[in-house]
Amino acid sequence: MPVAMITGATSGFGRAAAYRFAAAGWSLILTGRRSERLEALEQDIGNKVPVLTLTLDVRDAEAVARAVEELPAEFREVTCLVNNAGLALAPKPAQEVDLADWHTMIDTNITGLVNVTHAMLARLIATGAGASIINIGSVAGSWPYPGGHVYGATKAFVEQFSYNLRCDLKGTGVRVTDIAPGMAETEFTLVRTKGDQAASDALYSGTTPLQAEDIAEQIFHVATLPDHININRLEVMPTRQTWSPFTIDRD
Ligand SMILES: NC(=O)C1=CN([C@@H]2O[C@H](COP(=O)(O)OP(=O)(O)OC[C@H]3O[C@@H](n4cnc5c(N)ncnc54)[C@H](OP(=O)(O)O)[C@@H]3O)[C@@H](O)[C@H]2O)C=CC1
Ligand SMILES: O=CCS(=O)(=O)O
Repeated sequence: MPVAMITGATSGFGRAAAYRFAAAGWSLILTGRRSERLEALEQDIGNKVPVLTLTLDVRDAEAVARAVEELPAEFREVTCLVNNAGLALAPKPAQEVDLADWHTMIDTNITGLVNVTHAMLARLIATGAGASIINIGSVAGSWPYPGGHVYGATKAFVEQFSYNLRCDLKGTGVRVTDIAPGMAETEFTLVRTKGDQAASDALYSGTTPLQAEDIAEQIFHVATLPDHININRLEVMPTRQTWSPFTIDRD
């Protein structure tokens, strides 16, 4: 059975993707920082498909490289890498943000994604035709909005890095896709607001956001397309989310 490696599998899209791939019989390498959640996942899915859990902070390049180097034989031939671990912080104007929050987003969404990709490239190229790297970007990478500052910029990086990877991977059979979701109800806003459950609930109330399973289905779809198809970018919004007009500062 093919192997998928999913970063940020302890919550949201990553967790839902783990269940989606498991339902199709894939072996799974599941990573995240919260070991207790990884253990719970292993208990739940591990009796259905082979599961390897790795407590890993994607920002730690050495730990990431070591974990990939030490993958057990049965998990070494990876067919799909889902670079999903990420976060937004500081939903307020740029001029009010703590610099540490910008650094955390850059370190996680850019450096972390690059760390995992670099460590996994040789493994994916060894798998060859049918392998894929699925990077989770965001609509925030293409569409500016107040309070998006560094978060949106990190997701613009994800988009361009995905395209550039495709150029270099030509001829290897390895596909690269940037999946760019819009508003989805996960722990994302709880993290973004540093634990403000009321703010998170308010954002998702009275509308119909995407659910983690909706994006998991897209991830699985992209990963299981025939070998000769590469979706470059897939932007997915809830039907009830669209864009705002330009705003004008007036006297
Ligand atoms: N929800 C949304 O509206 C949207 C989200 N996205 C993107 O989707 C991805 C998943 O987010 P979502 O599922 O919504 O949010 P969640 O907060 O529910 O999940 C985020 C996951 O990322 C992991 N993670 C965060 N930081 C690190 C780190 N340093 N090292 C390893 N793992 C880490 C978390 O695991 P742990 O804390 O255990 O380490 C968790 O499993 C992110 O990249 C996000 O930017 C994109 C568009 C829309
Ligand atoms: O990436 C997350 C979606 S949004 O909050 O930027 O719309």
